[in-house]
Formats: sequence, C-alpha cells, structure tokens
Amino acid sequence: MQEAILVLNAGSSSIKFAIYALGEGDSLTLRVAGQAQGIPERPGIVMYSGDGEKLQTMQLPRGADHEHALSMLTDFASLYVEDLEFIACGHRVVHGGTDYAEPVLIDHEVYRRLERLIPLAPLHQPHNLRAVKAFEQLYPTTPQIACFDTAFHRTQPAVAQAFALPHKYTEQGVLRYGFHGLSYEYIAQALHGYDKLAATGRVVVAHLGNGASMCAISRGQSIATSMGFTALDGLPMGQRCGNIDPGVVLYLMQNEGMSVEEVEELLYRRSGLLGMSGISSDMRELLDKEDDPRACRALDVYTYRAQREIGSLVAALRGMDALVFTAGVGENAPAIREWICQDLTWLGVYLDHEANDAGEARISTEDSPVSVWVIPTDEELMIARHTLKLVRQLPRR
Ligand SMILES: Nc1ncnc2c1ncn2[C@@H]1O[C@H](COP(=O)(O)OP(=O)(O)O)[C@@H](O)[C@H]1O
Ligand SMILES: CC(=O)OP(=O)(O)O
Ligand SMILES: [Mg+2]
Repeated sequence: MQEAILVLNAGSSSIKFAIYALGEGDSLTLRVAGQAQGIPERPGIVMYSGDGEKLQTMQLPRGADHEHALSMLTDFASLYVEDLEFIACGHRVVHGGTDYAEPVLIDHEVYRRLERLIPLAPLHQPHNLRAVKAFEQLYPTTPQIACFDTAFHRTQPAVAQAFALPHKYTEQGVLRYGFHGLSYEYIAQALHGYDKLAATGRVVVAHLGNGASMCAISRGQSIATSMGFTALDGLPMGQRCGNIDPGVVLYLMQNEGMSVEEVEELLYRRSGLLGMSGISSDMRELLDKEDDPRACRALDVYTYRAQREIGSLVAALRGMDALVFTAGVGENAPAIREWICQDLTWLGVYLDHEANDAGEARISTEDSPVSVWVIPTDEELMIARHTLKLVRQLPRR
C-alpha cells in the first residue's frame, strides 16, 4: 500500500477534494481530484485524474446540498484508492478565530472550539466540520488536520486588524480576520514561478469565486484584506452583500422588524449578485444574460466595487507591482477581468486584450508598469503540504 493524503475543501457553493500519493522524499503526486460545484443552484460533479484528464461528470438534482454532494464524491473516490493508505486527512476550515494561527491536529477539544465559531462563518464552518465527522466515521483512527483560511492573515499589522470599536471588543477577538488565506498563501508561493520581482514586492490578489475577497501581499506576507470578522465583508459576492453601512442592519431590525435570523439570511444568502440581479448568484448565468438590465446592474456594481477595493489595497501597499486574478470567476471570466482593469490605467495597469481573451497567464502588455496575471489557485495542494508537515511531526503510532 502507498501512503496518501486526502484533502477536503468545502466552500460555500462547492466541495473540492484531492488525493495525493506520497512518493520519495515525501513528494506529493496528485492521484485523483474532483469537485461538486454549483451547490445548490446547478449542482454537478466532475472528477479528474492526477494529470487533469476528465474521468467522470454528473449532474445532481437542483437543490442538492453539501451532504448529498459529499456522499456522491466519496462513493466515486473510493474507486480510485484501493492501493492507497490514508495517513491523514487535511481539511480547509474557514475560521480559526484567535485560537489558531497555524494548522492543528483535530481532537475533541479543537473540534469543540471550532464549533463555537459557526456563527462567524455560517456558510462554511458547518460544512467543514461535517466533513470531519464524515471522515471520522470511515477512518476513525486516521489523524485529521485543520488548515485555516484565517491563518495567513495573522501577519497583518494591528491597524489593519482593528475595528474602530471600544478596545475591549478588540481584546475579545472582534477583529478583522480575513479569509481565503490558503489561496493567498498558495498564490504568494506560486508567483515566484511567474514574476520573481513581484513575488518579493507588492501584489494585490483578487480571489473572485462564489465568495470573493482581495489581499494586499507585501514580500509574501498578507498586510491587508477586504474580508473582516466574517466572510461577509468586502466585495459583493454570489449571494453575500460584502461591505455595507452597519446602519443598514440597524434599519432593517428597527424599521423593517426583521429578526437576527432574517437579517442573516438576507445578508448571507439573498444579497450579492443574486440579490442585485434577481437572476442568479452564478457569474456564468449573469454573463450569459449580460443584455438583461438586471444582470447588467449587478455586474456594474461588482466591477465598480472591485476597482475601489484595489485602490484601497494599493494605498495600504503604497504602490503595486503586480495584480493577480484567481478562483472560479478570476480564472475563467475574461470579461470581468477586462471590466475591472479598464479604469485602472491611472495605477499603471495596461491589459493585453488578446492575452486576456486567450486565457494566458500574463494578461498585461509588455510595457505595463504593473504586471497582471491569471494564476489558478490550489488550496488543496496548500492543505496537503501543511497536513503532511504536521502529520510527520506527530509521534508515530
Ligand atoms: N467559465 C466561467 N465564467 C464565469 N464564471 C465562472 C466560470 N466558471 C466558474 N465560474 C464562477 O466561479 C464561481 C465559483 O468559484 P469557486 O472559486 O469555485 O467557488 P467557491 O467560492 O465555492 O470555492 C461561480 O460563481 C461560477 O459562476
Ligand atoms: C471564505 C469564503 O468565502 O470561501 P468560499 O469562497 O470558498 O465560499
Ligand atoms: Mg473557494
């Protein structure tokens, strides 16, 4: 039997998994990967071999949830792992709170602490923790490692993490945590293979998926990011509103008589692209209906807010050497990249339209002062690396 690591990454609209076989010197070779995406609006499963060949695709019924998708994925995956022995399972866990700034072995106490953070990440933490339970049932003695979306941002200066609230709340952990940290950590490392100068300089990374955020990275470290205490802040997303005046929340409760649960439902699940357009949270559907004024309105706000966020992060960085697009929308939607970049010439961003349309890695012109890149993120690989490192430090059982 060959040793292997299983990675589970539950996002708000997707569950991604990857199985890495361990080779000589603990090298990681991707054996099989897959994802259930478009949950719950247009859920489907895709499975790939380690060299990227599509093995299987399948549509799930509209409304299928994360549990349904996870059980289908594990059924499929079991076909490919007969010669492998899992030495660990690595999980993306979205919120690590003040307790966890590094990956950690999940035991009963850790699980309990992570459960307490569910209200701070209602679209993610419950799915992340359910995946832990599901794996435990299949492999009760195999170590499970939590890798946090918040961890990469703990290098930020205090001013970037603080809210302008009485200090006692900051001490209680009411901070700007930031998310998508595994993705940013991967991009910060991968950038060395694309643009060595920028990798040690000032970079804005736009992680535009169903959840969307941006991060200012200076010399490989996060110094500011658009998401805050929860993954609700910052850019407008698929269903989430992003940054709004907190006075709106007071208004909804005081004047519209909405309960806490109703406000949570509105801000997390009925706002963003879905709320603004009334059509869909899925960027593909909005781009298909680009002529519909409702889709157009949502796309305009999405683009405008992305441009404003870039301006803010460039101020934190005192300049920008490179801009990187990643995640579902960032990697696959040239029109969105074009609309965001078209008004950024004042910052030195000059897009090469042909390269952008062709989906090349570098999408800025040769003489653009800021280099612009499309780099596919790989949260799963980042999780596998962290998991392997930690599991090798555990006493041998
Ligand atoms: N070809 C495409 N064009 C535009 N948007 C796309 C394309 N492929 C995927 N997307 C968008 O990417 C988003 C999902 O991104 P992803 O990073 O996988 O999600 P999650 O936040 O759940 O991890 C969806 O909104 C989907 O519409
Ligand atoms: C934190 C977050 O929003 O994650 P995702 O984009 O995977 O939903
Ligand atoms: Mg994601």
